[in-house]
Amino acid sequence: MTPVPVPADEPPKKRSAADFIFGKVIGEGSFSTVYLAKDIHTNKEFAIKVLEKLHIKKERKLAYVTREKEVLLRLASWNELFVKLYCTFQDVDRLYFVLTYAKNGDLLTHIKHLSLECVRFYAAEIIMALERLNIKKIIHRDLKPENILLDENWHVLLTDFGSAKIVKDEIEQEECGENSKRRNSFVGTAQYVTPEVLTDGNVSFASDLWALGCVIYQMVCGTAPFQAGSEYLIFKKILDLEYSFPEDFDSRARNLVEQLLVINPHERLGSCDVKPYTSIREHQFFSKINWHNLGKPPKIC
Ligand SMILES: Nc1ncnc2c1ncn2[C@@H]1O[C@H](COP(=O)(O)OP(=O)(O)OP(=O)(O)O)[C@@H](O)[C@H]1O
Ligand SMILES: O=C(O)[C@@H]1CCC(=O)N(CCc2ccc(Cl)cc2)[C@H]1c1ccccc1Cl
Repeated sequence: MTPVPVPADEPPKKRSAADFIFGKVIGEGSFSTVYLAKDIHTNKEFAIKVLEKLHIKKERKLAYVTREKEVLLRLASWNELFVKLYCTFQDVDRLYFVLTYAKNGDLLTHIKHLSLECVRFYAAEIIMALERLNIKKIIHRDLKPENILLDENWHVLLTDFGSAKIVKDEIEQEECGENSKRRNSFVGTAQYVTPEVLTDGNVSFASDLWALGCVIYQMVCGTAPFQAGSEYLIFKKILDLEYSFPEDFDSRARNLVEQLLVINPHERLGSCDVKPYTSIREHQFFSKINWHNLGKPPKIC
């Protein structure tokens, strides 16, 4: 049978570990190791996330794994703004996710050296990614600088969808929003968790807008808005909205952050947009941004 030609840059759907040369470890997660790998047929580089089945079972993370796969597949039709899942395979002991290789690491690595022009550009790409998540009814739930990767051309690649929530229908979106009993255990990372998750366990698309406010704050001044010596004290500061701006914090960026770090999720900028997130795009902080063509990423200083 004549083999079906494979597009040069994409492995066909069914591969195995034997189709790749595994190189250096590029990162470690709680349940995973990520390797730089090369496809022996195309010489293309990928990041391959490897998970030990025994560890997944022991930590009861089956849902986390299958959700990450489901969400990544939902987003795979887009070739930008998200890490792309090219294929998965498994062997007796491990699961393998073949992903876009983000050659320039994560935003946290570079976050202390961003000019305001860089902040504007990266905030715009993150907002466009959140708009696409909204279209696909996906709430990320763990947006933070470590989960914002940078590709070889310094464009954003959002990753880490193991904690994501797929909103099945409007009813669930309502239940995720107001009038629902506490249903979700704490998901996400303490510094970026939203007040509603700490009070009534609700999540909504507005939860990612709170995290966006935290990320923009950190891109401007280099540190997260809510910091303390323990998770409990961080949570207390979040619920009390206890944070402040450095003197030299850009005033327009400050106004934007103040409209995102709002306790009531329904009052956050963008949370009630008919076309998300028009009201964020129209904020004065983005007056220099051409949303139809963001152009090349400015050089990270
Ligand atoms: N596609 C990728 N390209 C480049 N580096 C990556 C890629 N995916 C992950 N990494 C790196 O590998 C590290 C581990 O990622 P992984 O998704 O396995 O775990 P994690 O989500 O960071 O941790 P946890 O599972 O505890 O949330 C990341 O911190 C990141 O630095
Ligand atoms: O969902 C899928 O696409 C398949 C379906 C068939 C299958 O067996 N798997 C692996 C399921 C699985 C998940 C976790 C553990 Cl610990 C063991 C098996 C799934 C799988 C294969 C490779 C990589 C990830 C996954 Cl979830």
